[in-house]
Amino acid sequence: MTFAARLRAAVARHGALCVGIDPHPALLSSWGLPTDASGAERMGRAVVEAAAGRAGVVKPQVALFEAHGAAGLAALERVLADARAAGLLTIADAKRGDIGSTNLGYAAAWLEPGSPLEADALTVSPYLGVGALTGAFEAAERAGKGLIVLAATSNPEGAALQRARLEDGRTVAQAVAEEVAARGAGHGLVIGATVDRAAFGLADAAIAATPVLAPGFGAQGARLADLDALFPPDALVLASASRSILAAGPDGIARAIDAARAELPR
Ligand SMILES: O=c1ccn([C@@H]2O[C@H](COP(=O)(O)O)[C@@H](O)[C@H]2O)c(=O)[nH]1
Repeated sequence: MTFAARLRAAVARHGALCVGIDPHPALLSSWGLPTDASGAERMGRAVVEAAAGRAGVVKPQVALFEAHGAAGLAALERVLADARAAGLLTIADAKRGDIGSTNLGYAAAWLEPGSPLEADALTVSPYLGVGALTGAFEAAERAGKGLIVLAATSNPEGAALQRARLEDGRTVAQAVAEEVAARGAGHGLVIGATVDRAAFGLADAAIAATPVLAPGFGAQGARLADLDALFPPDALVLASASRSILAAGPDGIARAIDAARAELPR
C-alpha cells in the first residue's frame, strides 16, 4: 500500500488535521517542562497520547529534538514509536535533501522499516534537483512510505525563489510539483496554507493527483475553517498546525485537538 493510500484512509477516518509536535523552548516552559530532551519527550508523548483516536497524523519537528543532541534524537525515537503503536501516521519534518547518494542515507534513517527513527513520511527539499531524490523515492516506495517535497512553503521568504520562472515559463514550484506527480507513486508536496497557489503556478489541476501537506494554519495566520476555500474539495490535503494547538498546555491539548478538528470542514 502506498503512503498516499494510507494517508487517504487516515484522513477518511479522522479528518484532515495533522497535529504538529514542535517542542519550542518557550512552549516547554509554558507546559511546566524542562527545556531539554526530557521535556521534548514528555511533550511529544503527551501530544501522541492526546492525538490517538482524535487525529490521523502527527508531525514532529525534527529540529526541535535535534537541538538537544543525541538525547533529543533518542527522545524523538520514543515519540515516533509511541505514535506508531497508537496507529498514528507520522511525518518527520526534517526537510532533508542532498546529492543522490547521501539522500539514500536520509531515506534509510527515516523511512527504512525497523530504523530507530522510522516514520511514514519525510519532508525533503528539492533544491539539489528533484532527480537527486530518485533513490530516496525508490527506497520510500519499497517500504510503502512517502517523501513530501517542498514546493510552495508557508513562509514569506520562500516566494521569490519558488515563484521564479524557468526558461520554459513554469515556476520552480510548478516544476517541482510536476516532477513529483510524474513519479505517480503517492509522494506528497508541501504547499503552505498561507500562499496564493495560483501565483506559484499551482492551480487546482497541478495538485489533483498529489497529497498536500499544508502548514501555516493557526500561528502563521491561515484559518482551519477556510480549508475548503484554499484547496479543491477532492484534493488529499493535511491541514497542519503546531503552536496554535500546543499553546493549550498539557491539560488542554486533547480539547485543543478536538476544537481544531471541529473547525475544519473536512
Ligand atoms: O512550508 C512550511 C513547511 C513546514 N513548516 C513546519 O510546520 C510547522 C508549523 O508550525 P506552526 O506552529 O503551526 O506555525 C513547523 O514545524 C514548521 O517547521 C512550515 O511552517 N512551513
